[in-house]
Amino acid sequence: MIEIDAVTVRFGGLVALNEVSARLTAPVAGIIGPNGAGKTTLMNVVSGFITAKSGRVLVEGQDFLRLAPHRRAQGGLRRSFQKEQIADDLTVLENVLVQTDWSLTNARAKRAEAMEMLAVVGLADRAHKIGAALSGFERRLTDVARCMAGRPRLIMFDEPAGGLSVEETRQLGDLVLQIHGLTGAQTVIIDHDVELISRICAETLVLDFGRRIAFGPTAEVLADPKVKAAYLGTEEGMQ
Ligand SMILES: Nc1ncnc2c1ncn2[C@@H]1O[C@H](COP(=O)(O)OP(=O)(O)OP(=O)(O)O)[C@@H](O)[C@H]1O
Repeated sequence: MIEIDAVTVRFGGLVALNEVSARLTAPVAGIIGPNGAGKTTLMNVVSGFITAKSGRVLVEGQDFLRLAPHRRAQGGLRRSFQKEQIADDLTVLENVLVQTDWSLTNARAKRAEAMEMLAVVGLADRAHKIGAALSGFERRLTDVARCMAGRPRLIMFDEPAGGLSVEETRQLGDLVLQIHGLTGAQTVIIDHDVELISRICAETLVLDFGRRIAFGPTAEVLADPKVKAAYLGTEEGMQ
């Protein structure tokens, strides 16, 4: 469970997050909202790129904001960025192994786990290709495999479906749905693709201008007139 408790972030005079609270319990939870709503800022607070002015984030009861960013990773936090973090000159396998480089687990076990995750995302046969040779979707899948390595507890994906085709988005959604069963980790996903969010997220937090405007079961949240009005301005926008 992830407990976001009254998190506030300011950038000068701009309140990017205003006392945002939500208790995320679903295996896959969504964060949506219009551009500039504060979604990435919330992810940045949890991962340690931004320091909140106030508030707490507890991951399975552990106060994450008190931990140094590298300790959060060691504690099972993984995230992807809007642009995949794939090194062009490393192989696909090495790109996944980077995630567990610090771990004391023996090299053979780490390699076996990385190969297992690459098999899950369908890239086992490309394990020795270098990053530069991958398609955009293969880079995205490598990023997903990297996030699943090393006993994650919380995986956060920032717009993983950005730029993907309908079929690729469907495959990505299927993968994200498997993560909890395979690794035990909870996944939080930001995306503008409301269809994807409604298919894979049991619960969703909606932000607008740094405030929580809705939170709960995704179907209920998406039917909320406040969300329809805020998200894209029209009911058609939410279809
Ligand atoms: N480092 C920063 N310095 C100043 N302002 C920032 C910084 N990061 C974000 N902001 C501002 O904070 C607000 C929230 O930005 P954020 O990137 O979290 O929104 P978002 O919901 O993720 O948007 P998008 O869907 O466009 O990615 C925006 O007004 C943005 O311009």
